[in-house]
Amino acid sequence: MAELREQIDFLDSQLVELLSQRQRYIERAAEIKAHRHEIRDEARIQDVLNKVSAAAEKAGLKVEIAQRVWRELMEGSIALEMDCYEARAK
Ligand SMILES: C=C(O[C@@H]1C=C(C(=O)O)C=C[C@H]1O)C(=O)O
Repeated sequence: MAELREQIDFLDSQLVELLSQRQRYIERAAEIKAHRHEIRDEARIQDVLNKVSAAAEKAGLKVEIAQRVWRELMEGSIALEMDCYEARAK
């Protein structure tokens, strides 16, 4: 069990690294968007969910888990973009 948990912890640290890189791109997207209404793009959200669902299915990850994680991730990203936008507007 201890060895298994070490492997889980290692994967978690890699996921944190990848999510940190993703966040850098989100911050760049926030800089590019000129208007508040551009921050939440429903078509892009659906596009991401479709791509992630297909990738999850192919990789043997439960699609429902992937969709829940990405929905939450994108809500967090949108909140971050909103913070960046507000900070820039000051
Ligand atoms: C990064 C973007 O902004 C938001 C965040 C998204 C994400 O976390 O992938 C997707 C759609 C957007 O509402 C984008 O428009 O691409």
